[in-house]
Amino acid sequence: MRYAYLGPAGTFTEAALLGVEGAREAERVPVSSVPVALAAVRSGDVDAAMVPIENSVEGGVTATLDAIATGSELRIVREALVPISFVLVAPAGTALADVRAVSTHSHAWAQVRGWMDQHLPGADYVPASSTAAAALALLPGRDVGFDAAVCSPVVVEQHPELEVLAENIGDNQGAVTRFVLVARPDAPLPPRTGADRTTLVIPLWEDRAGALMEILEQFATRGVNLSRIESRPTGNVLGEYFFSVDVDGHVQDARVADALVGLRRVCPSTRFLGSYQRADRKVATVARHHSDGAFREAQAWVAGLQGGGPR
Ligand SMILES: O=C(O)C(=O)C[C@]1(C(=O)O)C=C[C@@H](O)C=C1
Repeated sequence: MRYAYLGPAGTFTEAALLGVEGAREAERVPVSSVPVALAAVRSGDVDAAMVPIENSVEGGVTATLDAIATGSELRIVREALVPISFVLVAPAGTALADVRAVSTHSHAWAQVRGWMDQHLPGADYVPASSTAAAALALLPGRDVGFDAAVCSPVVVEQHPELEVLAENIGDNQGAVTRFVLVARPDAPLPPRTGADRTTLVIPLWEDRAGALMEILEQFATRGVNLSRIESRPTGNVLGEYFFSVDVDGHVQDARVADALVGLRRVCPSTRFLGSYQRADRKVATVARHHSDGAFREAQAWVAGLQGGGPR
C-alpha cells in the first residue's frame, strides 16, 4: 500500500495515518496540500490519502470538503481522531522575548490565537503548508522570515536541534481533529458495525423556498441523525451552494438507505462519499419504528398489497 498525507513527517495528519494498521510498514508519501493528496488518489499514484476533515475550533476543513465534493468520485473508508496539543518551537538559544514572527498551518494558528494575544501580542503570523513544514524551516542552515513555529511535540522528538519555548499552548485543552482515509470509489464498502457514519454531498438542487427543508425532511422522517452540516459555495456562480453532511448510520442500515432513496429523488446529483465505522465507536440510537425490522415488515406489507395478496 502507498498512502499520501499532508507532510512533512511530524504533522498531525501523519499521526492520524500512523494509527492505521499496516501504515507504519507501508510506503508513506508526504505531499504539500490536501488537494495534492486527493489528486494522487485519483491518478492512481497512491492507494489512499489521509486528510483532515473536521477541526474542533475551525469546524469543517474547507480544502478537504471542496476537493472531495468536486472532481471524480472518491470514497472515505475510515476515520481517525487525533488529540491536538501544540508547542512553540524555535532554534536553540531563542528567547520568547526575541520572537517577532511565528509560522504554522492556518488551522493551528486559529487554535493558539488566545495564547499568542496573551504572550506574544505583537507577533506577525506567517502561513505555512503544515505545522511540521513551519517547524522544519527553522532548522539550521535555512533563512526564513520567522523566528518560531507552532507544531506537534512529535517534531521536537525527531529534531532535538529545535527548542521548546512553550508547551500546551492550545486555547482549547481537549481539542481534537477528525481525519478521513480517502480511496478510489471501487474500494470495498467498510462493513456495517452499528457505530457508523455516512458522508454525503448534496448540491442545493433548486434555489427556492423550502429546498433545504425538503432535504432535511428525508433524514428526519427516517430517524437519521445529522452530526455535521455545512454549506460550501460550488465555485461556479455566486450564490450556488452544496451541503456537506455527515449522518449517523451506514448505507446498509434500512433507515439510511431509505433516506438516500428520498434524497436522490429530491436532489438527483447527491454524491455518496462513503459509510465507515466511527472512530469513537458511538452506537446510533434508533427508535423501533426506524429499525431494519420495521422497514422490512412495512415493505413486505406493501409488496403484498401490490401483488394482490393477503392484507
Ligand atoms: O499541519 C498539520 O500538522 C496538519 O496535519 C493539518 C491540521 C489541519 O488541517 O487542521 C491538522 C490538525 C491541526 O488542527 C492543525 C493542522
